[in-house]
Amino acid sequence: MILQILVGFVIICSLVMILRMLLFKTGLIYTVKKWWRCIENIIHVQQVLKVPEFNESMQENQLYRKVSLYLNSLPTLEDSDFTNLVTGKKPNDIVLCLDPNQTIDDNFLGAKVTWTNSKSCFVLSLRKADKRRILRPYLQHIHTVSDEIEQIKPRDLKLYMNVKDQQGNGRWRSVPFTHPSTFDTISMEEDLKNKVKSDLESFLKGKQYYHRLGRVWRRSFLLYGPSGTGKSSFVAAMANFLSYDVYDIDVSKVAKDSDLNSLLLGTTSRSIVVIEDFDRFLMEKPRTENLSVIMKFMDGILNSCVAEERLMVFTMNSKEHLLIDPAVLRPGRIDVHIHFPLCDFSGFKSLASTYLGVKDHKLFAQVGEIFQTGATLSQAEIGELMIANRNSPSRAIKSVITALQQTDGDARVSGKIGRSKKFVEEVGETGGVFCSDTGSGGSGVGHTGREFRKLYGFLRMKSNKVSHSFDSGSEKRDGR
Ligand SMILES: Nc1ncnc2c1ncn2[C@@H]1O[C@H](COP(=O)(O)OP(=O)(O)OP(=O)(O)O)[C@@H](O)[C@H]1O
Ligand SMILES: [Mg+2]
Repeated sequence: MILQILVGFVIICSLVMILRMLLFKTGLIYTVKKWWRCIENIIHVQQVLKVPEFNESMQENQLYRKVSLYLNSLPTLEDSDFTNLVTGKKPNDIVLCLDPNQTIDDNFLGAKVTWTNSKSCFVLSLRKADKRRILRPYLQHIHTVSDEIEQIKPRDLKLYMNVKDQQGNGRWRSVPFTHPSTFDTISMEEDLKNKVKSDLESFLKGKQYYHRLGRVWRRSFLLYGPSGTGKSSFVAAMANFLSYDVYDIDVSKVAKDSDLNSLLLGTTSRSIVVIEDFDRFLMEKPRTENLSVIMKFMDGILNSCVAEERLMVFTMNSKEHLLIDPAVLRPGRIDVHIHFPLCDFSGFKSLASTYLGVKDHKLFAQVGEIFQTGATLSQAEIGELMIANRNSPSRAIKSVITALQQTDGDARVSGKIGRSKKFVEEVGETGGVFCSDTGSGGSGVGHTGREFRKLYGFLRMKSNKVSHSFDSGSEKRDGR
């Protein structure tokens, strides 16, 4: 009798083992699981919630981005029936990512939830009975996890551009931001570069400070100088340095001020809002409501109701046009002014080092002499000549010499924009002024009191006429 029971037990165990093997080996288990899920869905009343990619005004829904990060990090993604494999940021990286129409499960506080990647939205399905208990903490959990992921791995940055939708209203369209520019690749005076870097670093840590002052946590920059001197590349370098998204506003595509308003409100924190060719905008639309929207945004009134931690960058070829509306320059609106002059000899050497890998060359002395005569080119022009002749540094330098010789008498040489003087001015919280001048070899922080007084006197003198301008004086110091 006992023997019969034992034999029966062994047979049952073997059958269960065989059935289990059969289920797993043949993949039948997945079919069974699927059926079971269907039955569960029928038994339990489900609550379905959608996370659309865009909100009703067609601005990007930031929760969508967070959910996407979160779901793509779930271990259940690896175990699901199928998923997508794509290359990551590094060439050898392979990452899993949800396929459209793919469904994956997640567990939170003992409750099971299901996510489906539908067209332009994620659909969350959970039992109605669990909703009250887990929904809020679950969404909070998604926020926390996605923030942690963003801190560990470099964010996939985005470049947003404003486009018009079918109704003619502006909305953001994004593409991955992959501009390779960094502060290392930009030819610019080292002291100035370091000064900007430390300014950005202290901005990143400045949340408490700004709030203590009752100010919105944002900072604005004016980059001005002739075409091809690196302003746009500098914005890209700033974005890469901070890991911030870039919102590039093309003001010519902004039909009405309410558009600009909603575009600005649609920008998110940890971003740089760029308005290129601001001088052209001021010339074309002086004193329009658009300008007042931008000024309100600068003052933080508009953006105080949405996320902070953002930079606003204006680029322009000449500060002259700010005369049209000096109020734009008032301290607190544009905190840092950075001048991008045409290339000088030290800029040329730095370009030769990065573009040609040449730190010294017998032709350098000749190049230096030509720069002394006042000839100059933009960094973009010199860069192009170097790229075209990169296989032969001598040929590259000779072509730069020839091009420089041809610039004699060029309007740029006698232009109003100083060339070999580089500086950054700050008219921020303290109204202080820092100057970094290559001509004197001084550092941005360590300039002499005499230079500072000279500059400050100049600022006061000028400020009666214009808001702030520091360009003059370079001529004298450059010996021109
Ligand atoms: N200071 C620089 N250092 C290194 N490369 C530079 C520099 N300035 C310009 N370049 C090169 O020249 C090209 C054009 O530069 P960029 O677009 O940044 O100039 P820009 O000042 O924004 O010109 P624009 O006023 O016409 O918009 C870029 O490809 C960049 O690599
Ligand atoms: Mg540009």
